Order: sequence, then structure tokens, then C-alpha cells
Amino acid sequence: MVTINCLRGVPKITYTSTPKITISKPVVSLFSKRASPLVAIVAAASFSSMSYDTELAAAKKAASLAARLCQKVQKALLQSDVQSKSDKSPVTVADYGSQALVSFVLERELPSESFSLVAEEDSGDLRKESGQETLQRITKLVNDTIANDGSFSVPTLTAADVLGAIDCGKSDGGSHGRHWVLDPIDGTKGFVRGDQYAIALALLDEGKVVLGVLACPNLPLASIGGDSRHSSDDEVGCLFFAKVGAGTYMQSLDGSSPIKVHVSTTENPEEASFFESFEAAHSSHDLSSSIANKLGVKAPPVRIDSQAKYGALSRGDGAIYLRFPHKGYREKIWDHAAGCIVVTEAGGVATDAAGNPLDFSKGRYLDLDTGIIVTNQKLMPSLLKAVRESLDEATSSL
Ligand SMILES: Nc1ncnc2c1ncn2[C@@H]1O[C@H](COP(=O)(O)O)[C@@H](OP(=O)(O)O)[C@H]1O
Ligand SMILES: [Mg+2]
Ligand SMILES: [Mg+2]
Ligand SMILES: [Mg+2]
Repeated sequence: MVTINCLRGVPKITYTSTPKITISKPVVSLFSKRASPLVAIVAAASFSSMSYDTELAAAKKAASLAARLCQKVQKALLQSDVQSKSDKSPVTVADYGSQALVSFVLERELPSESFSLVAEEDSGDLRKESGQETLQRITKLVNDTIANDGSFSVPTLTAADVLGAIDCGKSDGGSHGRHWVLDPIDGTKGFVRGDQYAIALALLDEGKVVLGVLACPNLPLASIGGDSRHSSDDEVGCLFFAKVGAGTYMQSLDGSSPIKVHVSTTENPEEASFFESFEAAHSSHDLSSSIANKLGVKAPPVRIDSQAKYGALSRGDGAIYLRFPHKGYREKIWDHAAGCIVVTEAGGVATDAAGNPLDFSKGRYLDLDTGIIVTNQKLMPSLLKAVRESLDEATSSL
């Protein structure tokens, strides 16, 4: 049996191999020219032979447009644009606007697809009385970005449309069917500081990441290896994209020709610089320093926010990414799905601290042992050994 969950008041189509078709809602959507049941059946029949080209093109367009919205907001960020979520983490008008835009673009560009989106933000706070001013600002940002792009002929979106688009991201994901996975701004703390952030979008098919796009508006096109400071003359704005079995490419966000990228091939830890979170609250800097020492890494850590770390690693700026959240933190799939395929298609390996591959099929959270480590194939065995020793030492000193 195949179930296609269409959100936003569009049809929920369920059919079995008989095929028996049930349409549980009327075909009504502001945005979409929705699939007929027949189209849905044809799509399901060719499921296994998909090349994901259309999906990748849609994902690149969605992430690039969202990046434009974010760039505009970051340039003139107001204190009132930044709110605090119930877990005390920050969220801005750009996080919400980016999520609404990506949801909107995917549905417009892939009208015959089922549409399931697992995304970070939800509209709860925007539906409250206190959220109305923020909602108006987000609605204007989304409409302005669509109008400036000029490629969609849609009526102006209402605040309710924007709320609906944001709430499309409530899917639970899982190991069956297709699910888009979105972090509308990864590295919100970096975004608010004026530093690195990324729009991270991936597609899961039967629990596996099959494509990923990372828009990194502040990442220099030139290498940042070994030095996170860069001159203000550096051209910034990178778009990384990867498709399963097809490698990883990078182009400028302005639309230059893509170039194929590859992770560092160094086998020598002394030459290998490593990335970690800028925020010590997100990853233990002490633990990564101990691991780097054991491995013989000489260079100081390169600390930057967001999945820009995966992008930079995929083009060989550094050779290692270490992430060790403090006890009790659960990693979410949108913080790693796009970055993971970008780095693995570029020849890298991403695992948990025990060397297990990252499993994106378990729902909104990653179920993993302790931390996330990323490097090239050659360095992974010695990195795993250093990780094990450092973790043992940390445990025995408690
Ligand atoms: N205590 C914590 N430990 C680990 N990660 C955390 C954390 N609190 C928040 N995060 C996650 O770290 C992400 C940013 O990663 P990085 O440190 O690499 O920039 C955040 O993404 P958002 O900014 O999308 O919320 C958030 O999901
Ligand atoms: Mg994130
Ligand atoms: Mg985010
Ligand atoms: Mg967040």
C-alpha cells in the first residue's frame, strides 16, 4: 500500500495495489495544480527509477530564494525580529519566512509529488495575539521575495497562507515514502550575530537521504581552511548540492557554473584542521580538543556556526568535523541530513561516535551514540580510536 499525504487542505490519497483510491479531502490548494489520482499512480510506478533531477532543481530554487530573504533580514536585523522559543533558543522572522518560502516553492515546483515536510519551525507563537505583528512582517517578507523573483504568478499570500505553509513542516518523517527535511536557518545564533548560517534542505526516500542542498550566504567562495577569519573583500555566498551517486557540487549563490568538490584526501592528522561549533553550548570544545591532541592535529579548531561546516569540509577546507553535544541533547534530522549527503557524496564519511552511520529513518530525531564525527575514509579509523580513548578518559574522570 502506498499512502500519499498531501498537506494544506489538498487531497490525502490512499491506494493499494488493487488499486483502490480514496480521496479524503477536496482538491483545493491556493498554491498547487495538484496531482490527479492517475498521476499519483504513475508517479508511484516509476518510484524506484527516479533520478531526482526535478527534485534537485526545485530544492536549489527553494533554498536560493530563502537565502535571499535571509540575506535581506540579516542586513537590517531588528531586535524585535528575534524571539525566544519555549526551549529558550532564538528564532527570527527570517527562520519563519524561509520555512514558508521553501514550503511554497517545493509545492509549486513539484505539483505532481506527494508533499511531506519535516521542518524545524511551527506557527504556534505566530498564532498568538502577541505574534500578530511578527506574522505581518513575515508575510510581507515572503511576498516581497516572491515578487522580486518574478517567476511565480500567484496572488499575494495572506497571513493565513503563510501560517499554513509553515505548518506543512509538521510531518514526522520515517522510513517509508518521501519526506523533505528542512532547517530554514541552521545556525540562528550565528545569523543573529552576523556570522555563518545555512538553509539546509534534503530529501529522504525510504529513510535514506537522496539529495541535499546547503545555501550558505556568508561562506566565502574561497577556502576558509585553517582560518575562520576572512577579509571583507572575499566573495561570499555558496550553494552546495548533492544527489545520491552523483557527487557534490558547489556554485555561487549568484548562479555561477557548478564545480565538483571533494573532501580533503590527507592521511596525515598533522595537516588536518578541524571544524566545530562556534557555540560551546552546542558541542564540547574540551572533548574535541582532547580528540585532536590524541590524533596529532596541530592547527587550532575552526569554529563556525551551522551546516556551513559540512559544506566547507566537502570542498576540503578542513579534514575533520567534531560535534559532541552536552548530555541529554537529542540531535534533529534537519541539523544534519543535507550536510551529511553533501559531505558523503564528496567522498567523506559521517558517523556517530561509535562509528555507526547516521540513520535518518527514525523520525524527527537522530538516534545515535554520543556525538557526530565527519572526516575522509583514510582518517576515519584513527579518528574513531582517538574518540573512543577521549570518551573513556572523560567517563573515568567523572
Ligand atoms: N544544547 C545543544 N546542543 C547541541 N546542539 C544544539 C543545542 N542547542 C541547539 N542546538 C542545535 O545546534 C544547531 C546549530 O548548530 P551549530 O552549533 O553547528 O551552529 C541549532 O540549529 P538552529 O540554529 O537551526 O536552531 C540547534 O538545532
Ligand atoms: Mg539547525
Ligand atoms: Mg534552524
Ligand atoms: Mg533553532
